[in-house]
Amino acid sequence: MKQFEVNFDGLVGPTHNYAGLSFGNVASLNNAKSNSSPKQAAKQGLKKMKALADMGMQQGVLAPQERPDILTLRRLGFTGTDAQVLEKAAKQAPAIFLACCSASSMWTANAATVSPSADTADGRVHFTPANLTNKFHRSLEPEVTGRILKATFADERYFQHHSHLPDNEHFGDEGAANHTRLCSDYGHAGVEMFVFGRYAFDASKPAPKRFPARQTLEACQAIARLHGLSDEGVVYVQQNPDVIDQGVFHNDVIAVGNRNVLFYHEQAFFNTQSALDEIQRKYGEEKLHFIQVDTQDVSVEDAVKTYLFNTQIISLPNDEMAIIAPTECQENPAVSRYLDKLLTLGTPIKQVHFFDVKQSMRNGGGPACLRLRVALTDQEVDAVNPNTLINDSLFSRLNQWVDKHYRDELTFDDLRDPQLLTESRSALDELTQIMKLGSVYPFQR
Ligand SMILES: NCCC[C@H](NC(=O)CCC(=O)O)C(=O)O
Repeated sequence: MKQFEVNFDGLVGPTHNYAGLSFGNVASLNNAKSNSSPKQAAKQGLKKMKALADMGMQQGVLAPQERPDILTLRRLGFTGTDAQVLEKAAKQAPAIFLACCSASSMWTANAATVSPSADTADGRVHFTPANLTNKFHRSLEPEVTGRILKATFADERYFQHHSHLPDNEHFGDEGAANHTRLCSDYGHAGVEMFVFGRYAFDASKPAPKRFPARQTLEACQAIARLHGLSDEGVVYVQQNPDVIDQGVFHNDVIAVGNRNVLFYHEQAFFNTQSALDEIQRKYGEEKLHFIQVDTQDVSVEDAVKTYLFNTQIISLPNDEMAIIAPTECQENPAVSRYLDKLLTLGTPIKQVHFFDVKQSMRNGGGPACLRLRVALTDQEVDAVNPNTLINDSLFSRLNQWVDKHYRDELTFDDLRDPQLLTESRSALDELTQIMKLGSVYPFQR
């Protein structure tokens, strides 16, 4: 039986924009109100997907969500025709309106937490959509995310879908961005590392002071229970509250793992040594590669600016590991120097590939934010909706689709244009046909 890690990247939606919605996410606040290019953003993402497929990786794609979110605006009391709802919301409550226009579902690392069949009690792959309670614009995602995941992983013999956790800060959950799995091979039982920012039910414990901790320990524990993970296969690690206060709003901004490698910044965790010891003990005999980057080599500030750790570490078909990094890493002298050095350290990481994902980076989303990892056996891959797996024909079909429907540039004023809503819905309607997803969007139901 073969086993793979399939990356499911989020396709950027037609309303991609910079609204400064994410307090605690430095890039989102710094780029607020600049003009965006949805077309370029979608194409940058597609190019990365295609490049990984060309490297011999299995690559999937997840559909974006319907925005502007008219249904939510109606729930908030805006009435009339869809055009009137847009007009009233934009005028009376511009901040709420902007939140309802965000294309933030593109960051599929926050779509869900996924446990592969090798780790779960019932031998199925388990999915729990993230509730994303900490940011209003993101809290609008889980319902439709759940539908898209079900349409992508439909076969109940292999895939088990849970509801998102209760929508409350106590169970704040940001999905796979705070979840790393270490394993000798994707199909073998691994250690699932859940990283949390605070304790929801114990105020005496350390927590950040300036920026919010989006993920709670209690949310992580609930997911481990839902997925049927054994205590011996799970480690809970607290994020260092000080780095959250420096802009590390998800653990995947400061640490990333793949198979037997954990690549992390010296300041990433709260009790680093005991966390690493527990991971190694639960992992077993084989020695893990803990690759620690020291502050003197790369500061937390540079890590946040360049997204050195929001890279993907992938295992190529020849078993070498490669880092998929944003071009920002190449442009920063300290980070670029570190990456050169990394390749000489004798770790499994042997290659670095740079990608321009600047449209996403400006909102605080690097290569790793754009993908949801799903480890699957070949049998499970065969059970995935085949119209969601990237090959030459789907790649060119999606590029044509973007060319047909997406705008080159978007400003704040464009978002209230009823024409954009029409364009966006007809794009998504066509997309659900291309990807054979059924009626996943509110406007289709
Ligand atoms: N994993 C990366 C997530 C980035 C995302 N940014 C945003 O939502 C910014 C949107 C804006 O400001 O327009 C977030 O902070 O959750």
